[in-house]
Amino acid sequence: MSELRGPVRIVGTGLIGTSIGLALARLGVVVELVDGNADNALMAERIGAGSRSVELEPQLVVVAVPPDHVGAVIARQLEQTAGSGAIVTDAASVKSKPLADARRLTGDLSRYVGSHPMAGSERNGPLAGRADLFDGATWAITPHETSDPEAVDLVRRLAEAAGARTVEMSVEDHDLGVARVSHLPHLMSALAAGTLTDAPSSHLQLSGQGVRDVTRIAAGDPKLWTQIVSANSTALTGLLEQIRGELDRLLVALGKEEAADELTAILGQGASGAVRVPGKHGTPHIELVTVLVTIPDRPGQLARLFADAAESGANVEDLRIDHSPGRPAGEVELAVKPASVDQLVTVLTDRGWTVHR
Ligand SMILES: NC(=O)c1ccc[n+]([C@@H]2O[C@H](COP(=O)([O-])OP(=O)(O)OC[C@H]3O[C@@H](n4cnc5c(N)ncnc54)[C@H](O)[C@@H]3O)[C@@H](O)[C@H]2O)c1
Ligand SMILES: O=C(O)C(=O)C[C@]1(C(=O)O)C=C[C@@H](O)C=C1
Repeated sequence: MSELRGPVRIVGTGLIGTSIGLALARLGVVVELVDGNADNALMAERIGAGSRSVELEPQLVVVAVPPDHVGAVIARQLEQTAGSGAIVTDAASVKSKPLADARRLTGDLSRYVGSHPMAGSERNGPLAGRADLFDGATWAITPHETSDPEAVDLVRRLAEAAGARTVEMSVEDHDLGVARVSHLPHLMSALAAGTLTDAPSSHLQLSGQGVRDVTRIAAGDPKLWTQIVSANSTALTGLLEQIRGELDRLLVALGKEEAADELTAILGQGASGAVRVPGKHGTPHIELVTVLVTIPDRPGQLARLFADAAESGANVEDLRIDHSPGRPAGEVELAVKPASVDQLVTVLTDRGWTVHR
């Protein structure tokens, strides 16, 4: 088993590179920060993700630049570290294209193994970086035919050090999987959010949690996402054709009394798919019940609510806050296991909270 000793060189100190640096800095691993944009490397250094000058040769290089550039940077880093034999990985959202690009540019790829942390944000750049971004997340490792097992091992150590749990899969299977669980959802979110650009403010003021849930990821950097979805176009084309068929079915059924069953079937299929999404920490879906609590817009109320919930013995599995500025009260949704609901509702009601189930 290879130990992750460091130094770790991070090339690309945006959201993902800086977050990896911050996560490793928590453990005292020496991190070297490199970026084509000097300001981004400086910012990442200032917020504690590592240092721009590290004298020792890296044990591991992590390439966290946009997908179109990943292959070239991998090839360059493999050449630069030929003497020390450092392992090289990348964090790109697609795996086939960077591998093919690197293959075209360099001969021996045994020290390279691809990887992909399944956590991120709609924000980019070093200031969006967070040390806890990967805590409990899944991190895919995608060995290719000539990846050295030691390289796979070290990248597993990196992911675990960042707080993630690893899954190993082929490059091809990874790209099919992310087309479904990441890239298609992003495109659907972009299409839904796009219809809001010319919506009147009288409509927008009705926005609640539903539209926020569906559109958050659409705010991601369009240039980065163009590279991601273009690099996975084959897998995405199949899924989009399937969706086009479903949209046609929907258009035929919508608003027709005689087609209500068809509409229910389409919505039912959505509900069945939604419950298949694994819960937190990559565990299988668990049934949760949502308890809605009205919370006054005053300092200290959330802390009081959490303390009262803890008193009931319920473990809050998930949490959502819906609060619009200017409103005197907000709503907090506490998701708990069914067995904890009665006690939670009783304790909160006794302590004066307005609770709905
Ligand atoms: N955004 C997400 O949610 C997310 C999640 C997981 C993985 N990823 C992947 O991580 C990678 C980085 O994404 P990000 O969100 O951190 O982007 P970002 O825009 O925040 O950061 C990218 C950084 O790379 C630098 N850069 C670009 N080309 C370079 C080059 N040739 N050499 C050196 N530096 C270069 C940029 O200056 C920038 O600082 C991408 O491959 C992306 O697919 C993104
Ligand atoms: O949470 C988000 O903002 C994300 O979109 C993160 C997300 C995802 O789809 O889950 C986006 C792209 C990455 O390659 C990995 C993670």
